[in-house]
Amino acid sequence: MASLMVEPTTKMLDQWAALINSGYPEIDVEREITTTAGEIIARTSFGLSYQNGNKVFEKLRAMQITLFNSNRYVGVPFSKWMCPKKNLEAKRLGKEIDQLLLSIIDARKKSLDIGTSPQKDLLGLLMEGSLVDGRSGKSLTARELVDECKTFFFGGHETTALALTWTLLLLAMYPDWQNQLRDEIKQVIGDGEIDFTKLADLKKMGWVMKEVLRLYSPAPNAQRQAREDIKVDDLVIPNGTNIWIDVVAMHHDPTLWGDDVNEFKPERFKDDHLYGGCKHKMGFLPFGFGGRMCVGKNLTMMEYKVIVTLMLTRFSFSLSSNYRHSPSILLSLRPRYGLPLLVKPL
Ligand code: HEM
Repeated sequence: MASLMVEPTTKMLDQWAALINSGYPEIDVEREITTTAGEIIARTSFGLSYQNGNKVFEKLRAMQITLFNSNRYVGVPFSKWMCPKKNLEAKRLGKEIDQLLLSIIDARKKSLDIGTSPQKDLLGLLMEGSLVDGRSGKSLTARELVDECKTFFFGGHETTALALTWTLLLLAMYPDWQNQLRDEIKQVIGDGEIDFTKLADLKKMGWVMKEVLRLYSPAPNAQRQAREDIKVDDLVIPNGTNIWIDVVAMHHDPTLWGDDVNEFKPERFKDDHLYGGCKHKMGFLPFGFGGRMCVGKNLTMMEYKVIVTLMLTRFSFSLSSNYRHSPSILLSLRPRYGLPLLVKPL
């Protein structure tokens, strides 16, 4: 799968080089990386061509923006009547996305039925699991496959793109870490093509990723519902209550992390690589927890390392004076005004 990530990233970096050559060294890397991550998740999820993937991607993005204003009412009784116009628009977009995905699944089923081997992407693996006696069977319905595809697509591209975006912001602010990662890449990967089996040895890059996810968690909250009355000190949370767990607040709590909680210190993950020295084992939750923990965690770590390696071996990054720091929650935690950076070829 890692190889599917190299081509879209290289294409993006080539475009950056062309822009810089024509006198535009300032690039809004957030927008660029989000598009590339969308292309990567489309390829790794359902092997889509860029064109098809892009259509689904654009509609999902429109749906996300439409839903933004109404999402705070999730779980509130009768909430669908609070923003009727937006809900109708989201429903329409949802139908169009379903149609696009259903046509992809249908084409795949037809090719499975004539004996073509399943494609090695996430949809291919799901459909392989649905084969009965070598023919497409009934264990996962087309509807269920559509829902799985949407979850991968929705959950899988923006979060990763934002992890990369916030990383570039922090690396632009801390050029010493940029250099440390470049040195590590040289030692572990060398100058040639990426040997994917070596990605796990990019230790410092792993610390940087975790520290970025701590400071700017792309998924700023996790949701749960109380299945029984729960007592927390003097407070009782009644059975059935919808709970939003504020991950950003936990990641910035000095009682959990110490007085340097707001500082960028990737080395806090050096000796305690799972919890970064946090005083509570549930204090670091960028991927959620328990049975609903993110299923894309390993895929995203691979993608992160591939993309950061490719970016840092070609360019250096510094802050543009046009950058306005305003992290804001639009379902995910994103830079409200994008991330314009000055990009320089090495
Ligand atoms: C930096 C990148 C990512 C972050 C920060 C992230 C974060 C999260 C979080 C917080 C949850 C909710 C967990 C919970 O409620 O306990 C989640 C769920 C999920 N994520 Fe991710 N994710 C990332 C990348 C991905 C990728 C690349 C994929 C796709 C392959 C993916 C697929 C999913 C799915 C399918 C779920 C739902 C799991 C379930 O409900 O059983 N995620 N993710």
